[in-house]
Amino acid sequence: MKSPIIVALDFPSMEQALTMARQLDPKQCRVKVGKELFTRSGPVVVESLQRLGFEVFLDLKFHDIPNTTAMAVKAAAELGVWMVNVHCSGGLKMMAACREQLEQHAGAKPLLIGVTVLTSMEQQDLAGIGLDVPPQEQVLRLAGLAEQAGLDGLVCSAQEAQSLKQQWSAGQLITPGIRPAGSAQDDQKRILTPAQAMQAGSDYLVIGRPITQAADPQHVLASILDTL
Ligand SMILES: O=c1ccn([C@@H]2O[C@H](COP(=O)(O)O)[C@@H](O)[C@H]2O)c(=O)[nH]1
Repeated sequence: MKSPIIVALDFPSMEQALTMARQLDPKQCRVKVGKELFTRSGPVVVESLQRLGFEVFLDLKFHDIPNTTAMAVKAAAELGVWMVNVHCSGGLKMMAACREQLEQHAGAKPLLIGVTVLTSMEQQDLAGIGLDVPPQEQVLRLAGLAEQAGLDGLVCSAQEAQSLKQQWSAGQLITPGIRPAGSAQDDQKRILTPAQAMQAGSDYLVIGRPITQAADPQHVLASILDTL
């Protein structure tokens, strides 16, 4: 079975990202390219990581009108990424347009994933943007839209994994906000340990700083895998 761990390569340059990737075993993880790294390095960083043997999750969280978002997803598919994501709060029509666009893609289709409520947010943050509901309620609502639009799964907190699996058993759950016991919480709010997250029903664990800021990232990666 392939590793469920996706290492977030949040670095300000391609050189730093590739230096980190070369310390990791592509048989033990996939990697994630997010906004900082992609904005600085562009598609070449994705291609370089693929050449090192990694499957890449392009985590740009597209959120725009349906046509613009669908064209961005098309561009991601043409890059050969393994997974791409859009914000569920862009709405049903936006997500459906992305699904439709990918269906027309001739090559391998990336998994199309919807971002629900960011793991850095708690109830008071939602209230601040006019959503007076607990995060779990909003996540379940957005999950319903994502399923209707034909998405492959969700980015959510592992704290919501159990109820999401009851509502949408086929949806793949990609969970950031993962913190091994004793590691710094940083700006994450809705967290679980790797083992707790897998028990709750996560399919993939997104882990950044606990691995990438460690003195021996490959050792931390292997130790986390041992706990699963
Ligand atoms: O809800 C979300 C969606 C995406 N992320 C991303 O995951 C990683 C987490 O990194 P850590 O260093 O392990 O906190 C990061 O790239 C985020 O952009 C998220 O945390 N929460």
